[in-house]
Amino acid sequence: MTPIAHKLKPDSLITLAGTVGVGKSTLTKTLAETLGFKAAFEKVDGNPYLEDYYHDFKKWSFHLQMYFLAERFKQQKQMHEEGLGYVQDRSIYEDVGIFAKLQYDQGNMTSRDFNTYHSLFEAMVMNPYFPKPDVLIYINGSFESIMDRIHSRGRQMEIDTPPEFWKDLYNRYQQWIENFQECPVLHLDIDNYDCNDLDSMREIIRAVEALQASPSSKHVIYR
Ligand SMILES: Nc1ncnc2c1ncn2[C@@H]1O[C@H](COP(=O)(O)OP(=O)(O)O)[C@@H](O)[C@H]1O
Ligand SMILES: Nc1ncnc2c1ncn2[C@H]1C[C@H](O)[C@@H](COP(=O)(O)O)O1
Repeated sequence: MTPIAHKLKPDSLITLAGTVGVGKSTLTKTLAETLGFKAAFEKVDGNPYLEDYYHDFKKWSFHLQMYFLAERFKQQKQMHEEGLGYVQDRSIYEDVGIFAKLQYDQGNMTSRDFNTYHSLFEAMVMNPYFPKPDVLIYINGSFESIMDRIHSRGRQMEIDTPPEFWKDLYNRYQQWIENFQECPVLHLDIDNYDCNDLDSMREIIRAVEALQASPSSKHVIYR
């Protein structure tokens, strides 16, 4: 898609959040192209722990979380040094508030490890590399549609993971976003936008512009 005219600040940070398979990476790419911004993706290929993690949560949860924190830090540093103008695939808030917490609650991370992880997170978000996003776009949909997407995308480690894990993750996302206060949130439903339709992208961008212009608005539902 060719970039369109918009009123977002050139140093904006627009962050996409939502459960696994909901469509963050796809929208990140299209939105970045449409805005003429850079895209910052969460890399799955080359993650040295992810496959092992899905086979043994207890053994690998702490390692994986530390790895993701390190990756987020490098990504934030790079975005900061480039003066932002980014659409970012997933927030650091989800790592801590959803994934790490889930594994801690399920007994797959000890409180010692969780506390160590958490204090590192707190130190990181105080760093100037970690500005709050201008707008967080939260993508949601029905559990069934998201499971279909996980299956059609075809990452075997995710397909082999029991549906109960995905349901727990899904439910945690619903609670987490209700309490999220770090920045304004635009709520999108997967049935209400189309990445291949320029008008649909335009509408999302107009909503993001409105939120950036009046950041005191907290949670805005698209349509
Ligand atoms: N708007 C959409 N309409 C239909 N399918 C989509 C849409 N967005 C993503 N998908 C498909 O759903 C799957 C998961 O999308 P992806 O962007 O990788 O999700 P995430 O980054 O949230 O894990 C992929 O197979 C992708 O092609
Ligand atoms: N912080 C995380 N802990 C555990 N697993 C995580 C974390 N962040 C991402 N993941 C996993 C979930 C998926 O299998 C891949 C990529 O996520 P996606 O939502 O498809 O971008 O990594």
